[in-house]
Amino acid sequence: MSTLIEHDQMNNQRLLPRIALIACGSFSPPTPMHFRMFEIAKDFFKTQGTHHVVGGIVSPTHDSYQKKGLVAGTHRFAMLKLALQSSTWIKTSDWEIQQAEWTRTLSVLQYHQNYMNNYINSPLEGDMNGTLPGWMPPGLRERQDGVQLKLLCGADLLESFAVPGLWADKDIEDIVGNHGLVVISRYGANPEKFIFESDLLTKYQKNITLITNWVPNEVSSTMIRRLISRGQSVKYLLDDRVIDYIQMQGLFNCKTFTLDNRKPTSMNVFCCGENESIASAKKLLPSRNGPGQVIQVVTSEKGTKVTTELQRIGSASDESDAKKKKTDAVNV
Ligand SMILES: Nc1ncnc2c1ncn2[C@@H]1O[C@H](COP(=O)(O)OP(=O)(O)OP(=O)(O)O)[C@@H](O)[C@H]1O
Ligand SMILES: NC(=O)c1ccc[n+]([C@@H]2O[C@H](COP(=O)(O)O)[C@@H](O)[C@H]2O)c1
Repeated sequence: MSTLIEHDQMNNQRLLPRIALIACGSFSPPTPMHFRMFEIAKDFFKTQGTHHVVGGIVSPTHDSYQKKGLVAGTHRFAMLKLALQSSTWIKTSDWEIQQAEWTRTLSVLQYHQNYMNNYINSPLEGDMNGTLPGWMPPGLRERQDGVQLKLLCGADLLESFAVPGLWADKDIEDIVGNHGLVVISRYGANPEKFIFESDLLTKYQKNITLITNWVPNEVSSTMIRRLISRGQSVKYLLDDRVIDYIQMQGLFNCKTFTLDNRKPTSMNVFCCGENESIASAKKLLPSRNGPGQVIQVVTSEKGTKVTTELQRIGSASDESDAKKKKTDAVNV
């Protein structure tokens, strides 16, 4: 059986429905597991013979998402582009980071879905002036039928649906009811049980594809940031081009490198790591206002005034605090 055609019980040929996959997240920095999700999902649909995956889209969230360790969208987009140079079918969309503010995931899905629909349904309008966005899957007009955009995520993101106030019920219903969810297993999550315990998710269960990743890898952006801020190696955990970019830009409290000799300079860019001046600055800070909040701290070192951008760091509760910050945005 080809990947495009299936045979029914009468051995009649039928074109497989086309789908595209979009992963929303921080990608700070992007890890190979972010992209493995796409490969695992594509293989799954190919093996099942139920859908033809025409493209993959990675959509980094807006800077104002304020998650701990989130570096500027321009950096995250640049790292994604570098890491995806070797992929023929996974592309990055900068639409979210170009918006004036954080965008709910449902709106991200709707925007990309509408764009593809318009393109497929208006063939007489040419290639939209020859300026198709880079994330568009190729060859969409080779067939007239539509392409369903599904949200691709790890099981932890699915379970975040239960964080009170983080996701609006009507958004979840729209995402699973009208788009569909493709969930990759992740250590510590139990998506089957999670779906069973939710009436809403159970109602739309047929639109949720659960896929077991038989070669799990618990690399995460958090772990990468931790290693980098401690000056430890992340080689073989990240794409070499991404490592080079992080070093050149001095991200994640990595020592910066000069372009010519690539030796560390004396300047640190503080993003998420600990050091003495940050530790002492933290003691002076008033009680925490919220996660990922960027605070300008002026420290004095050896008589020289140094301005340091300090991103608050702390316990694991930061992440859920960050999610709570979205509560107001979705409770509309
Ligand atoms: N190791 C992994 N296995 C399965 N899914 C993953 C893995 N790492 C990330 N994902 C998924 O990738 C998507 C993007 O998530 P995100 O950028 O928050 O990644 P993360 O590495 O978990 O980040 P952080 O550590 O900063 O929370 C989410 O759907 C998440 O579930
Ligand atoms: N209500 C929503 O639409 C909603 C809530 C929380 C996170 N998200 C998105 O989920 C993605 C992953 O978030 P985390 O990195 O916090 O797990 C991000 O792209 C973020 O924008 C969406």
